[in-house]
Amino acid sequence: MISVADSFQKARDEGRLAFIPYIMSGFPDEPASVEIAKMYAETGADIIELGVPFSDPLADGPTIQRASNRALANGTTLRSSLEVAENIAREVSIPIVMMSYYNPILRYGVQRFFQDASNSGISAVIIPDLLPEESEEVSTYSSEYEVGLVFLVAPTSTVDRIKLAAQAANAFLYCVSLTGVTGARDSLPDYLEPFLRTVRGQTDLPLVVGFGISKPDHIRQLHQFADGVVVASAIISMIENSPSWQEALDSLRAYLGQMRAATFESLSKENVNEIKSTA
Ligand SMILES: O=P(O)(O)OC[C@@H](O)[C@@H](O)c1c[nH]c2ccccc12
Repeated sequence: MISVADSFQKARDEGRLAFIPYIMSGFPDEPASVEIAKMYAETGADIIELGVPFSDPLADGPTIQRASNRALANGTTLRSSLEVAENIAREVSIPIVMMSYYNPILRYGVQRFFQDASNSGISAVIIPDLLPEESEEVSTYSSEYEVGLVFLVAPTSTVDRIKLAAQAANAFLYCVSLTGVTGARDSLPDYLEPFLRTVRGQTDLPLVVGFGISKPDHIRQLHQFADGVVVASAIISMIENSPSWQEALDSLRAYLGQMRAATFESLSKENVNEIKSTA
C-alpha cells in the first residue's frame, strides 16, 4: 500500500489535486461499501475516506446522517468498520483514511483502536471532534502504531488555532470549506480562497478541502489553492436516488470519472464569477 504522503506527491507530480471520495462503512451495507471503495480505486482516486457511522454526528448534514442511520441499522460498529477497512485494504493499494468521532474510539480503547487500525491497513484517522490540545494520548498511539492524524480547520479558525492543528496533524489538514454542516452545495463561498491562503501561510502539510464539493467546477476552482478534495454527500445522494444497485454503480462510475478529470483542470475566479452571473 502506498503512503498518504506518496499519494499527494503522485498527484502533485501529475499537476492535479488528490481526489478523495468518501464512503460510509455499512452504507448501503458492509459488502457494498467495500465494492464502492474498490470502484474508487479503479477510477483513479488517490485516497479513500472511510466514515464510521455514529448516532450523534455534530458536523454532519442530513445526507451523511441518513447514511449513518442506515449503517447503524445494519449493525455497523467501529469494530465492524475496521473489518470493512481490512477488506478494502486487501483489494486496493491506495491509502484508507478513517473518519470517526472520538466517542466510539474512547469506548473501544484508544490504544486498541490504533493497534487494530494499523493491522487493518488504515493509514490515517480523522477525528473531527478531537481538539489538538486534547490529543496527547491519541498522538502517542498514532506515532507508536504509525497511523497518521488529520485535524480540521474552518474559515472561523484563528491563525493560532490553525497553527495548533497543523502542529498536531501529520497526514494532511482538512480545511472545512464553509461555516456549516456537510452536504452538497451549488457554489463554494467567496471566503474560501482567502481562508486557504491563510492556512497555506501556516503549514507545508497538504491541504484537503471538504464540505459542499459536488461539481467538477468546484474542483477546478480549488486547483491553485489546495492539494486535495473530499466528496461525500453528493456520492451518498447518488446512491440513494438510484432505482437499482446496478444503476447506482453505473452513475457513480460516470460521476467519479468527471470529478477525477476535473482534478487536472483549473478555473480562474473571473470564470467562476462569469458562470455565476450567467446562471
Ligand atoms: O458531504 P460533503 O459535503 O461532501 O463533505 C465531506 C464530509 O461529509 C466528510 O468528509 C465527512 C463526513 N463526516 C464528517 C464529519 C466531520 C468532518 C468531515 C466529515
